[in-house]
Amino acid sequence: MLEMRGVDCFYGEAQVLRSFSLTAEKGEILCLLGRNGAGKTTALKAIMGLVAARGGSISLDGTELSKLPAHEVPRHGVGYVPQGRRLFSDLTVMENLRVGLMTRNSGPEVLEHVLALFPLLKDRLSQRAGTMSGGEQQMLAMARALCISPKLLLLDEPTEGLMPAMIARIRQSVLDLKEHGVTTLLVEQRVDAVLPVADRVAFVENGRVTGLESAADLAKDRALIDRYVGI
Ligand SMILES: Nc1ncnc2c1ncn2[C@@H]1O[C@H](COP(=O)(O)OP(=O)(O)OP(=O)(O)O)[C@@H](O)[C@H]1O
Repeated sequence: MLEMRGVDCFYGEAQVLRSFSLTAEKGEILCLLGRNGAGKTTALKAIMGLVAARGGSISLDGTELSKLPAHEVPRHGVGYVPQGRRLFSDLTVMENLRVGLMTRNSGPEVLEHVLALFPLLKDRLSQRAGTMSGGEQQMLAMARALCISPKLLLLDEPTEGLMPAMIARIRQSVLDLKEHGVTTLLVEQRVDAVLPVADRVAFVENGRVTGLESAADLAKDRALIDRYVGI
């Protein structure tokens, strides 16, 4: 279980997360929705230790993540697909995947499973990541995160710029992971992209969670969405 309690984050003097609190259960798909600049990406970065939490706590299955150096966080089973992918562009597809595999000493069966999900990558193992198309790089970023056998997966707009078939594949892989007890935190811009997969939606406004609703309730009552963010 992921628990964020009263997390404060700053960029310089500017406070971006204000007592940000959120709980995601094991196997839950929790979506963060909110306007541009609300603090969704920063919340994911805070979990990864890429932005320091000045106050509050962030724990995963009882381990306090906010006290760890950033490079330790993935070793505790947190996979991250940042917005804009951030691959090692000079490394090959296989080398990028190996970074993920080595993080938690994942066995060959993990690689096999990931390549079965994204078969296109199988034919590209020796291609340099930086030479792949945007959509292919997004697939690779997702595959690399899965190679660490995550307990918690953080996805920042993972379907941005992808064609519908790839969006469907990413959705399906998130649902498959749920079956295996993986918790997913999903940042998306469009509510329609998340309602089919999310269990709950957290509305983020001005650096804090201002509402939490089940996706089923939101799908039934669109006015509820407008009440929060008008998106
Ligand atoms: N490195 C940084 N330095 C200074 N300010 C930053 C930095 N990164 C983000 N911010 C600011 O922090 C606020 C929250 O940004 P964040 O990226 O978390 O928002 P977001 O909800 O993910 O937005 P979007 O939907 O546009 O991606 C914004 O006002 C942004 O300008």
